[in-house]
Amino acid sequence: MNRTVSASGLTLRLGGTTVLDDVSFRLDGGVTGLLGPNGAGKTTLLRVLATAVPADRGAFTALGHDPATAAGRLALRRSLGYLPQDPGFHPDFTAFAFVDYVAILKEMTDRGARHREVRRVLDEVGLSDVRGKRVKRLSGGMRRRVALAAALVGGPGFAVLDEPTAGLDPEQRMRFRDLVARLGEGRTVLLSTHQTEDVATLCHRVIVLAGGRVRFEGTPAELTARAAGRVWSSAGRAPGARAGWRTAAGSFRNVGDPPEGADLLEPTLEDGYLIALDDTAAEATAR
Ligand SMILES: Nc1ncnc2c1ncn2[C@@H]1O[C@H](COP(=O)(O)OP(=O)(O)OP(=O)(O)O)[C@@H](O)[C@H]1O
Repeated sequence: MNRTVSASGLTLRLGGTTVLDDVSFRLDGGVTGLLGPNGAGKTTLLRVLATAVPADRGAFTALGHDPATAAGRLALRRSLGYLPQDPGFHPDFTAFAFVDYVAILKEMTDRGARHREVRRVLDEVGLSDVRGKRVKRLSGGMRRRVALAAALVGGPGFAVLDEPTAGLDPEQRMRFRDLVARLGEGRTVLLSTHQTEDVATLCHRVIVLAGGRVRFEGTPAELTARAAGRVWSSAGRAPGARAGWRTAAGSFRNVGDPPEGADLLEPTLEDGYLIALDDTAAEATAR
């Protein structure tokens, strides 16, 4: 099965701003995390990949389908699971009716099989008990899970998930990670998140987007390695730190350019991410 998603030079201007600037990357199955600060262009990129908005320039193919053609777009949409950032719900739908509605749109015509599938995905996201409840009566986190169930219905070959862990409690977050890890075993998943821990625990690969450009593409270990020798501990605020914060132990954890003889610490993925963003900012200043 073709699991490749390959983008080349995706560029999109919205309201006079270049929101995506020559974005290229390649996914070969598994789970990839998309990290980036607010306004980086993550949601916009995911919308392009979900065929909700076309790019001005550049191209992409997913699972062998080319969305530039009508037939390719249709084929891609049939194998796509999309969790948008703000899924619109008909407020009077029950959780079951909403997911069932999405399954109908995905052309699951056999009613019995479709209902079994709807029950399966609602069970996967831990909502079996409330499937008959109206969406408007559910909590925010539960609504996210209904939307996630809708994205997973039919077992999409390519899942595009926009901040799927936002609003989930810790237990749900763990459950979700397990679910996505399983999904990624046979398919291609791209998820945006602000949680570096989601990426560290779940993703095979990571893309960092900032200012509409890809700033890093590689494995989580490679992103973490970016911060090797650049994280250190100090008693007070350190002058060479690009970022620094007081830890529970009372000392400062610093990321940046350590002084001679600094007490170096083992970097985390978050440190690597901060360094990747910081190198981006330094590049912009140098220009
Ligand atoms: N329709 C639009 N018209 C004009 N500007 C837009 C439009 N949609 C998005 N933008 C701008 O594009 C930039 C990227 O937005 P986007 O929502 O893709 O970022 P993001 O990385 O998902 O941010 P966040 O982490 O806050 O969700 C922002 O500066 C935003 O204001």
